[in-house]
Amino acid sequence: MTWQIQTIPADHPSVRSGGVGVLIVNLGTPDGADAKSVKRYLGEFLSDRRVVEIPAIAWQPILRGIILNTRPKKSAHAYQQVWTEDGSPLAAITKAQAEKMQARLGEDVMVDWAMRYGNPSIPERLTAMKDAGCERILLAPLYPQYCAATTATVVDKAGETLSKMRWQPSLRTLPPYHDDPLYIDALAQDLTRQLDALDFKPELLMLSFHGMPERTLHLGDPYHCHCQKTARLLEARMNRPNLRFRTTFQSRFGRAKWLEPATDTVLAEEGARGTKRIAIAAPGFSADCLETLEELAMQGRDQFREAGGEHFAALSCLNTSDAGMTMLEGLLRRELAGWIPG
Ligand SMILES: C=CC1=C(C)c2cc3[nH]c(cc4nc(cc5[nH]c(cc1n2)c(C)c5CCC(=O)O)C(CCC(=O)O)=C4C)c(C)c3C=C
Ligand SMILES: [Fe+2]
Ligand SMILES: [Fe+2]
Repeated sequence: MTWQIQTIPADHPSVRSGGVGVLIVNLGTPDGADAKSVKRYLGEFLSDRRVVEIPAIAWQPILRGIILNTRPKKSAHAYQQVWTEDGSPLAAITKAQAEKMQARLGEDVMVDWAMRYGNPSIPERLTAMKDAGCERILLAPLYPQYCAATTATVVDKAGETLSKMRWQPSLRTLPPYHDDPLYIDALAQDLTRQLDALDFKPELLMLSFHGMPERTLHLGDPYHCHCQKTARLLEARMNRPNLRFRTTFQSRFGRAKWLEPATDTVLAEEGARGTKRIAIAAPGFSADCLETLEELAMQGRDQFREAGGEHFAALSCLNTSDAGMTMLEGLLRRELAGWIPG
């Protein structure tokens, strides 16, 4: 870091400058597992035009009139099943990831974390980093696969925040890393470790990604292709000839056609065709959350067993595993090149 020695006039505002920051971002989560908190969170999330691509004039009456009066109670019940002493798993794990990255990257960088919806918000943390002297900020949405509904909306929110600043920090963004060897290796290593620790031998490893409306694929969103490529590279890298792999899409929402095949449909189909032992992983999620801990590990297990399956294991996301943290450190260091000592 180069510091300039200047004579500062007495009436000059005091400013900190010269620092480098990393802001890790994930989707977001309610502040509590009660219906009121969930309603506030869903109201913000589902009002994002990148998430629900229906004109506001048609969508808002449906959202405010129907969805926000029915879904929060149901979702709050699901959140209660996974809530921890540290609050929402997604927020707690993202915070722990930021702390581990701070320890690995050291004092050349300030590492912070934010949630795209809910708290701590992107405007709050970007402003705090700027105030603490970060002139250069690497924005890191932890979505391996690019999607307009996730990656782009993080960048939009950061841009909106910067649009209100007189002295903006310089911003870099972490590109999607769906086919990065660091990511594929980390997943292969971590899933292999977890599979080998099971007390049964799965016949099938399902790779379940979050779903999206199918029309987004035809409109040019690369999300579907990124998921398929991750799955293809991961299967090749894991090199388990006796294990069958299947890629599926979970968490269908609303009436439109979503990407297929759906995770719940495939679980029932596999159970019915006589598959007895399944493991399921969610490589698109950087941290365990409602969608993995409740929808896959709880609902998924029930769907498979009800269809005739016997052994079921939901594998953990990379979370703060050594494999996951080594991958993230590698990705961040690469994107910080030229900003911190090599
Ligand atoms: C139109 C609705 C939705 C789209 C599009 C969507 C895309 C999408 N979501 C994730 C990651 C996560 N989603 C999570 C929860 C969640 N998602 C939706 C709806 C859409 N998602 C809802 C309504 C919810 C809330 C829970 C519920 O009521 O069912 C989460 C977990 C959050 C948590 O608090 O744990 C994640 C993570 C991706 C990656 C994605 C598109 C690629
Ligand atoms: Fe979602
Ligand atoms: Fe595709």
